Order: sequence, then C-alpha cells, then structure tokens
Amino acid sequence: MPPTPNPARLVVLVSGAGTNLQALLDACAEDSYGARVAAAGADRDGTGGLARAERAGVPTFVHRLDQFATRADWDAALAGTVAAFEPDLIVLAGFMKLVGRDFLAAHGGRVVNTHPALCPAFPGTDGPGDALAYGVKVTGATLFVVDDGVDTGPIVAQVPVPVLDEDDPATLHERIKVAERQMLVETVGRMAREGFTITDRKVRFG
Ligand SMILES: Nc1nc2c(c(=O)[nH]1)N[C@@H](CN(C=O)c1ccc(C(=O)N[C@@H](CCC(=O)O)C(=O)O)cc1)CN2
Ligand SMILES: NCC(=O)N[C@@H]1O[C@H](COP(=O)([O-])[O-])[C@@H](O)[C@H]1O
Repeated sequence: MPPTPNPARLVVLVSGAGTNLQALLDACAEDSYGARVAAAGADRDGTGGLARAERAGVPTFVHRLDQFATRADWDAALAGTVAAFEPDLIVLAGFMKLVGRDFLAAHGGRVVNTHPALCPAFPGTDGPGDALAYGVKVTGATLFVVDDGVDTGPIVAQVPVPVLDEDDPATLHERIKVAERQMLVETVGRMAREGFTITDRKVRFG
C-alpha cells in the first residue's frame, strides 16, 4: 500500500497498561495506515501506557486531578494540552476519567472512546464484571464518539465476544481486549483515511 499523504494526528489518552495504545503505535508504524500518534497523555503517573509511548519516541504528558484546584480546571488544562498537539482525532483508550464541558467544547465530535462491553449495555468502569454478573452469554467492545454522558455517544464500531462458563472478570476482559484492539486499529484507521459523519446518532465513514 502507498503511504498516505498528511496522516491524521492522533492524541491518545490512557490510564493503565496501554495495550490498546500499543496496537495503535504498531499500526501507525505502517505508512499506509494513514495516522500517527502525535502525543499520549494520562491522568496518573507511572502508567504502562506512557512507558510504551516513550519507547516509541512519542511525546507524553500527565495531568493528575490533584494538581488542579477543581475538576473544571483539570478538564480545561487537559483540553488545552491536547489542543497544542493539533489532533485530528483523540482516542480515549482505557482512560478512566470522564471528560467534561471544556474538553468537549474544544474537541467534541473528534473524541472516541473504546469500552469493553456492547453499549448501551454495561457502561462505566467495570464492563466485563458487570456483564458477567448479569449473566449475558455474549458481550464485546464498542468504539463510540464521546458525548457528555457516560458511554452514551454515537457508536462507530462494535465487536462481539463470547462469555464462557469458566470466566472471571479478568479472563473475560482479556478475551475482550484481543478483539477490542483489532476493532480499534481497523476503525481508527478508517476514520483517519476516510473521514466520518454523524447524523441522528448514525456514524458513517466517508
Ligand atoms: N464525557 C465522557 N468521558 C468519558 C467517557 C464518556 O462516555 N463520556 N467514557 C470514558 C471511559 N469510561 C468507560 O468507558 C469511564 C471511565 C471512568 C468513569 C468514572 O466514573 N471515572 C471516575 C474516576 C475513576 C478512576 O479514576 O479510576 C471519574 O471520572 O471521576 C466512568 C466511565 C472516558 N471518558
Ligand atoms: N470504561 C473504560 C474502560 O473500561 N476501558 C477499558 O480499559 C482497558 C484498557 O486496556 P489497556 O490499558 O491495556 O489498553 C480496555 O479494555 C478499555 O476498553
């Protein structure tokens, strides 16, 4: 595949191990992917995710809530730092903070979040555990455009994953993450290369 001219600039926000970020870093190493990671940020120190970005030579930043007087100040600072990297798309990849009014005012419509459940089921911080507790036989992962709700935004892509009788939340989450990383890479690549529109909650490429 030929290189894509003017690859889209991604800013990726993480809170944890960063395996989804790693999948994007690996994909962006291919010229034909159409995107590159311009920066990675976190809401806490010492995350595996930021270590992965540093190893790849990607600029990183941390904004912890306790560095700011109010949650609104944190949100505005995060919005400003992200804006300085001039992103075309912002990917929340295991980012365990809700972004607020200022962040969405600056970047709304260009922020996607990957969630380990089939939205609108099981929003929040423990999608795999909540799916297991409910007893569903199929769960999965969802990529959606972030709005001011919790995991309520327009859906870009979903992938199903079976729940096994012997699963605990950790084994289920790991199986979801294998499918999630593939979905994330495929879908972010399409968004970068083709663009997308949102009409009446329907997200379409091109
Ligand atoms: N405005 C939005 N922000 C974010 C969304 C979203 O849909 N709208 N999705 C999240 C990710 N998310 C699950 O997908 C999620 C993350 C965190 C929370 C939450 O309640 N966080 C607490 C802090 C928890 C912690 O620090 O461990 C908080 O924000 O105070 C709910 C859902 C990404 N952001
Ligand atoms: N509610 C948000 C949430 O649960 N996010 C989830 O955290 C994991 C991060 O893994 P990673 O750090 O290895 O990419 C991913 O499964 C992501 O969907």
